[in-house]
Amino acid sequence: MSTLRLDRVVVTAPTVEGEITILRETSLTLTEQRIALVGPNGSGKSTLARLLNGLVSPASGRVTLDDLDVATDGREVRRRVGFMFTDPSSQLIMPTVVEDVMLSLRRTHRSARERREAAMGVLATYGLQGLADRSVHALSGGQRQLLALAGVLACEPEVVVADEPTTLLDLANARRVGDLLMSLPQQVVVCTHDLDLAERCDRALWIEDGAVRHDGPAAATVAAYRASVG
Ligand SMILES: Nc1ncnc2c1ncn2[C@@H]1O[C@H](COP(=O)(O)OP(=O)(O)OP(=O)(O)O)[C@@H](O)[C@H]1O
Repeated sequence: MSTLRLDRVVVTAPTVEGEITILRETSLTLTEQRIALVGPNGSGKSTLARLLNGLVSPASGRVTLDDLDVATDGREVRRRVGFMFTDPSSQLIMPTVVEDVMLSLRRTHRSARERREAAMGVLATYGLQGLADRSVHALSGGQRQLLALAGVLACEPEVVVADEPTTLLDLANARRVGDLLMSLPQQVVVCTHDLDLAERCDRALWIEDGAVRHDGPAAATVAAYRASVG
């Protein structure tokens, strides 16, 4: 597994009332295969997740992936760390399903024919081949989320960061996407309000008020978080 490290990272944001701190000074070393970030709305989970591939930059401190610094090696880090957004519409760009996966493969497969073949292979892997020529707008929420994940996985990242990947899905599709994430050979960091999904991880961090409040084996962190909610 890769080593994701936050070294005394602080994140701030400008607001009309002045600068606010959205992640207090945090140091972490993440080496486990499956890591969950749990905590209430607005606690800082997405901010922490976004730091991992440079979608958010720290005001101070350093974020690294193995020997790469996210601030200076952003391009390489983004190649290795795939990011899946809560709302798949924000990452599905092309008109049809297969074209969307082909877009993900533009850097690794030069010819259109190779790209199409590889994209069909990716779709088959995730049981989406029957939808290849369907408009991305005609997919169900679950199909769209799976397609977004397939697009991320097509680039063969070492790490997948998923920000509330099951929030918009019904029970069956949430389970399908959750099962897929938990079966990936990659390292997975997932922000989630789905505590059953969090419990399936190796480690969980409970984030509250811009800080890590509890960090440990997923079962222990989730139990502590559940107890706090009552
Ligand atoms: N660019 C920004 N400018 C101002 N405030 C921000 C910015 N980004 C995040 N915040 C604030 O920082 C806090 C943490 O946001 P973040 O999205 O990380 O929380 P979260 O734990 O992922 O929440 P949720 O569970 O609702 O998705 C929130 O109060 C949010 O409003």
